[in-house]
Amino acid sequence: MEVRNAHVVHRARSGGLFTRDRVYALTGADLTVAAGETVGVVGESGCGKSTLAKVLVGIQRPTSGTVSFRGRELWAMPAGERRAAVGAGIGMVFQDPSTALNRRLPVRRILRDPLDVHERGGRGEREDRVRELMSLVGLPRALADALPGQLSGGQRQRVAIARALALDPALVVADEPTSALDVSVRAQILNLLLDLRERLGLALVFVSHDIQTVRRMSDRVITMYLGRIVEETPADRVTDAARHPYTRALFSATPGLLDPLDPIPLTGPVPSATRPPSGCPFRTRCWKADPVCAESMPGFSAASRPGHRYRCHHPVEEDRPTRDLARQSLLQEP
Ligand SMILES: Nc1ncnc2c1ncn2[C@@H]1O[C@H](COP(=O)(O)OP(=O)(O)OP(=O)(O)O)[C@@H](O)[C@H]1O
Repeated sequence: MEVRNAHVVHRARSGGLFTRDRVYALTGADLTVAAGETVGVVGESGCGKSTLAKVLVGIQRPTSGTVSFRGRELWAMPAGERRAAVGAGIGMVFQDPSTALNRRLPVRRILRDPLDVHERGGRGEREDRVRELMSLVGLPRALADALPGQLSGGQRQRVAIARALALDPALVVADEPTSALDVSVRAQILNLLLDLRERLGLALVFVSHDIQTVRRMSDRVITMYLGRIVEETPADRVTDAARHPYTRALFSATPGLLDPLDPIPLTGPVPSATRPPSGCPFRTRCWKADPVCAESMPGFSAASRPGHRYRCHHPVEEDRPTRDLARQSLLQEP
């Protein structure tokens, strides 16, 4: 999957009515997801994570830029072909299975629906596939005739995952797949996703607020800030080798690290996506910002490790311990 220079601009609404303002939900996003790879996406609320996920699964058409899957540009195809290409190749798991599943259909119909729409196999084969999908996600067969309302939250998310896998996709995009679930079942759903990824050789894009989980699940971590991708870091080095000040600040504030870091304070609110700051959008909260940062957003620089790149005029020195940065940031608030 390849996204090139994708922008998504919405018309802003106030009290249900459109205003003259524009919301810059995604700005110049570039992203490649290779077969079998897991890419995590992190950032504060409203930074464009869900918008990027929707662009990847072809639900959101970029205002400009391109999205290509298996070498074919999605939005250059006729609508029917695009739906067929996305439907067969990319599965999506949404945040809240209660709203993502049709409440009036039993599990077997929910799982058969994509097979019917894409005319996969005969009647008997489709029924076999439904049984196979249920067993793949650990749902007892007895639940085939249950309605979503009769299932637990965890079981509902298993149904949603099975539906995403129905057509044997190469890529699954999971947008906050556990945030609507009880804490007690979150780990089970995450482990299921990890297990399926291994067994089926899936590529996975995993969007989450829970950056510890993202770090654990991913090969690469994408940091977003106010609609922009500001860094891509190999997941195993993200807490100590990230070079964008925002990535360091985000990870320094994560509870539950084995080796707790000194938190770097993020002062002030996230600016509005309607009027993003000029230049680098993080400059209004960055302790390293200077006038250059207001003038332009630099392009990506490659760090010394493969798969690591960042967009920053004043990157953190390579391998500088986070505790030094925490001290520095307290001395030099923007
Ligand atoms: N249809 C829309 N119309 C207007 N603005 C929108 C629309 N969809 C998203 N936005 C705005 O675009 C920005 C990015 O939204 P998005 O949902 O992608 O963020 P997010 O990082 O996924 O947030 P969260 O973590 O809270 O789900 C936000 O400012 C949001 O309010």
